[in-house]
Amino acid sequence: MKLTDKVAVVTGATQGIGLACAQRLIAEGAKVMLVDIKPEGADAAAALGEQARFFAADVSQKADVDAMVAATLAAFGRIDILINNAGVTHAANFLDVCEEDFDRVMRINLKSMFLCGQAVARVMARQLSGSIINMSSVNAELAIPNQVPYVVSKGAINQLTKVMSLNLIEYGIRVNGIGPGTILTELAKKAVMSSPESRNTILSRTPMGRCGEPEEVASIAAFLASDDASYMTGQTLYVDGGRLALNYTVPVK
Ligand SMILES: NC(=O)c1ccc[n+]([C@@H]2O[C@H](COP(=O)([O-])OP(=O)(O)OC[C@H]3O[C@@H](n4cnc5c(N)ncnc54)[C@H](O)[C@@H]3O)[C@@H](O)[C@H]2O)c1
Ligand SMILES: O=S(=O)(O)c1ccc(CO)cc1
Repeated sequence: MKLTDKVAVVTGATQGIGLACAQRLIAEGAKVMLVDIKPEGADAAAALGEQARFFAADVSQKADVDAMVAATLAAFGRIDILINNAGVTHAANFLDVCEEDFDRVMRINLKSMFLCGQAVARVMARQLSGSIINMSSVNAELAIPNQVPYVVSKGAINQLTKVMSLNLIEYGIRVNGIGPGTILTELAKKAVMSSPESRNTILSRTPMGRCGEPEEVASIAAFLASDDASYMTGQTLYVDGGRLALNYTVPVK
């Protein structure tokens, strides 16, 4: 097991990619604080046994984040790994997106990673070690015309990953990102897999010809969290079935 006795915080862990990350980290020997705004996360944590706890928090709110860090320290005594995963999307094109929705998506997707990253890094800095993983997207590099704040937030997350990595090297903290392509979760089903047209477009632009599973993202998170990635920092790894390698003007095959 790669992560025996390590302590991890995973945000957005009630379902989807976050839950798969929590499950994988536990299988690798870690103790995990699952964090989510949805209280159903308590059931998910209970199903994972003694190594798991749940804390209900809106990770875009500093008071919640500080309470989440305090609860993790009270439960486990240290924090070695943070997976900044919570995220939302909102469908509206540039001329229609309203200020409130722009601010909400940026607050939940981007500001939450700053708040959780800073609060947890202050703990890790005292320990002189740690690994932080920010969940980005292929849409940090590409753009979807009707998902303006989502695309903007993911581009900014990649820069956050780089600047965090530089400032935290002296404390032995590594910071990397993961950029999933289309992964079969509730969020993707709603955002891009709900119509046959959109589904066909996604699959035709994914050289592997299929969507990813949350566990295929979680395995990369376990790698980045572990000492196997000891010389990696400031990178975003894309887990996308070949999507970013493809020039869209030519057919997949
Ligand atoms: N599924 C995909 O295809 C895909 C692709 C690229 C990137 N991603 C990214 O992966 C991450 C997880 O996505 P997913 O598909 O598992 O989504 P999901 O909707 O299935 O799960 C997201 C979780 O985040 C939680 N959450 C939302 N707002 C929160 C808040 N303010 N505080 C705490 N928790 C909050 C939700 O309750 C939910 O449990 C997101 O950052 C998303 O942008 C997903
Ligand atoms: O363009 S996609 O990568 O398929 C994609 C997946 C999920 C979301 C919402 O998070 C947006 C785009």
